[in-house]
Amino acid sequence: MIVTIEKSFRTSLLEACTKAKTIGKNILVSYVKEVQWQDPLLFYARGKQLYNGERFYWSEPTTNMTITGIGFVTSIKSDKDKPFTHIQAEWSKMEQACILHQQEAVIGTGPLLFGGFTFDSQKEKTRLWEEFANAWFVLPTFMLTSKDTKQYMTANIFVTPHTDAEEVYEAYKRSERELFHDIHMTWEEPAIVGEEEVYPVEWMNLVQEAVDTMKQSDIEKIVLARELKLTFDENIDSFYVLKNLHEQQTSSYLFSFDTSTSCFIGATPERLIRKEGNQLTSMCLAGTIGRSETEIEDTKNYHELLNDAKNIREHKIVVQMIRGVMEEVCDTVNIPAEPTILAVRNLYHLYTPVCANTNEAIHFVDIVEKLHPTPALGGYPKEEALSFIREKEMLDRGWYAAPIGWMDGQQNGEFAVAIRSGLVKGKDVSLFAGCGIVEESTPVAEYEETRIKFKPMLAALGGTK
Ligand SMILES: C=C(O[C@H]1C=CC=C(C(=O)O)[C@@H]1O)C(=O)O
Ligand SMILES: [Mg+2]
Repeated sequence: MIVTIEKSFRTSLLEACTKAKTIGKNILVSYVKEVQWQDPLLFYARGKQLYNGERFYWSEPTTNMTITGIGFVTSIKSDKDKPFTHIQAEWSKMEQACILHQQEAVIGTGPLLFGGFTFDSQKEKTRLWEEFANAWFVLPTFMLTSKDTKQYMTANIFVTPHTDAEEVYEAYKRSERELFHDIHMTWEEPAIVGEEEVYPVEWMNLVQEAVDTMKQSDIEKIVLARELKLTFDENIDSFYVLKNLHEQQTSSYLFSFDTSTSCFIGATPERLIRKEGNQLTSMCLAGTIGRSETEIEDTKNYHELLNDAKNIREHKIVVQMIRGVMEEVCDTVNIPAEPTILAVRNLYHLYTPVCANTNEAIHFVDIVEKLHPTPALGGYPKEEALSFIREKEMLDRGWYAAPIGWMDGQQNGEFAVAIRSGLVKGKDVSLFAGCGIVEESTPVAEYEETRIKFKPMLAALGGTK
């Protein structure tokens, strides 16, 4: 990547065009500048008006960093068995031939990819997820990054050997004017007209089968998920769902990957991995209890979770696995001995933070691959639990419970685990929720746990608050 600072953007574009002609190849030009504050959600809304609904949204709850992309300049898709390696290879090729024009180096700006992976590339895909590849990452046409009180706009332009620099520059100026024009949004929220739990009784039977299997084998944990189908009287616009999630789920990551015909959207509390330079942060999140509206009961639940043997076991298995991966790729790993509680609107979770440092030149995507799926989403041992899920679960998980997030070309980025999520297709929505099954699990209690885990998305879609 070549970084230019002092030249004008027009000059950078001219140079890129000359270079593209000389080498006979396309060159990516990425332009970053600080801009006046605007609501990231309104920027997201413009993606529907100006780019036919191609857009994404990402917000991180602890730093309030948001990244919103509209228009897909290019996509990297992989339907291979090893999508992680493929994405990494394609992205480094593209990134190497990039000219970045910026005033200030800020992580989360410039050329970066946003996207996700499928939970299990070996499970046969159904029609539900047909549009989503095993991995799909996009480079946005325009991207707005908000960090603290500052906001940056990135414009990504592909220059070919035949591109006319002046023409492209004029087109860019026109688009920029449109983007910073005031808009006012009004909308009506569609109503739910149908609700169907998919195989609830069979799912509880499967929980029992998992318990029996674990009693007779070395498998210690299997995560099982199920689906809730909703139908609405009008098409859903992911803009207002995000707006509701933004108000209701203040301690979760919000994400949306909208392709114009389908949108995968959610509010997950679970970080998989964040990397900034040599610093890595992850978390172990497993073990759950519902919140209560009465303070006394809520406090009782809080303490009950901290001392509950079944939930502590669910949690410890995750800590062990994440510790193992981090110790493999890092020099120092810091993990507290006991979990604390992470509170979200509807639930309490057992939570252990993970901080680590690495001096190894390891690719960020390789760490993501090693971590996925943690036993909070798959089980333990990994392969045995995955085989059980692949064979028995009555669900195509698609991107649910898999890594979703962003990465730049300098091995920085962040992935969350795409739980508390749903797939929107016009008037139809599929919501997903799962839970960690251990030997002490009972089908009814786990069913109840999934019911509460549907609530964040259900509330944002106008269902039970
Ligand atoms: C798989 C999900 O949650 C995981 C994350 C936190 C707590 C979990 C649990 O207590 O079972 C699950 O492992 C989901 O919400 O769909
Ligand atoms: Mg659980």
